[in-house]
Amino acid sequence: MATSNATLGERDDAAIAGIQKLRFNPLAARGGRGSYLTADDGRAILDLSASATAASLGYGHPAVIEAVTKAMADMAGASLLMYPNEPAAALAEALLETMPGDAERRVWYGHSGSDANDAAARVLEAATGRPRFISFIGSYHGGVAGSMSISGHTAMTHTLPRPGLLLLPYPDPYRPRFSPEAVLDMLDYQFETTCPPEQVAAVFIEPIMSDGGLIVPPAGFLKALEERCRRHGILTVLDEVKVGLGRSGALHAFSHEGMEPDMVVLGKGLGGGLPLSALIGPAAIMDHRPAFAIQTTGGNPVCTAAGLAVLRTVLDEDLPRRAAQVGTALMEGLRQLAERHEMIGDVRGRGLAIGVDLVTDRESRAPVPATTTAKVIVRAYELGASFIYVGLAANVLEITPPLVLSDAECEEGLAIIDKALGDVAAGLVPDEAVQAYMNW
Ligand SMILES: Cc1ncc(COP(=O)(O)O)c(/C=N/[C@@H]2CCCCNC2=O)c1O
Repeated sequence: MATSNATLGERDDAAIAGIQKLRFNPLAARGGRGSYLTADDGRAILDLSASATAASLGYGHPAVIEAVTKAMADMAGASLLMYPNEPAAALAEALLETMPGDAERRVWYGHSGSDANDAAARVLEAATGRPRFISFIGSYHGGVAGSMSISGHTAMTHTLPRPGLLLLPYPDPYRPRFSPEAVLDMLDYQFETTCPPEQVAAVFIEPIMSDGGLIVPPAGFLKALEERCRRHGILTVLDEVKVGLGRSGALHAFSHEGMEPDMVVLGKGLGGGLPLSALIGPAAIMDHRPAFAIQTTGGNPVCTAAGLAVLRTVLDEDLPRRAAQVGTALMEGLRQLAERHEMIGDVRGRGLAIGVDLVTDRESRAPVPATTTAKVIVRAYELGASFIYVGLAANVLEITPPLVLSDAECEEGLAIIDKALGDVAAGLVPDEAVQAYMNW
């Protein structure tokens, strides 16, 4: 049993499984309001990660509290699997309204981006009879077997990808080792040789590659990929779990490229902190019964009530525009910091999906060591802000604050990042301070 004087962090160490942790700083959360989490030591910590974007509206948003309280007070069951409920139907109708084109579609609900991508792969294979998938090196589609097996993130190389998966490089304008043309040529060559397109059910792609390094693909790449897929009857699955629902400066990040995806995966911020994901796809696929993607509490009335409150708030308060505005200011501020901090090689992103690429020198663009990235994050936490790092070289600060971040909070975050970068460059953070926070 926990001893009364153990800290929350010590109790977490003693009781919670390490396999579900990916800790980037010592923050142990006691509470949270708006853009801030309350740390175990009582400090208000500006959350520039929004719990890896799950807290899309920040913490304790009144619209979510009201919706969840109402849904709990008169609970329409706990299982969409067994009976329809109003919030699930209303949210599905609202989500379908946001989709481009007039295809007949259906919504499947899950609890996480992981289970939604897993369901997508399973229903696609079952409904199309095609066993192969395409995805990208650096992609992160989730942490359950089916979504891991179609991911290309180096954090998962201890598990094998699914048989027949074709992993392509994701074109990166800052490190253009593979141009978009070369990637598409590689795909064409695969189609001509070892990956017959008629065997491929779908391509999974993030419109901005998040965990792989917050990479915005070169203009036109996504559209060109979509056109190739169409040519071969290969469906497109846009994984918007992290950058969707307004974060990129548009409701759907795929719309920046004029894409009309066959399937869209939403999660994280959809639930406003509650476990909720949504897979939107063609009715012919989503109603293919042998696919069997059932989960007892998927689409329950409490989580879907939260999701409906989130979507309505995003739309009613025009948060995509807000994200574009604040994101532009934040990126401009970060680019100004680059004038003082040589370590900043690149600032990139869309809206409030922002990456700060840290390099040893701007000529070679060689990533900084992971310890350096981790030091910036731990030092920023000591100074009052929390965010994480991404990238296959663990050198990209990921800045994805709540969509309700205020201008003042934006300035506060920039000041903290500025000081953290300076303190790390001055050697003020010892290596041993970050060993516990370098987990991928
Ligand atoms: C594009 C994309 N698709 C699916 C997922 C999986 O979502 P869940 O972790 O909610 O199952 C994710 C989750 N990404 C990781 C989760 C691990 C912690 C590090 N940060 C993330 O955002 C994602 O970014």
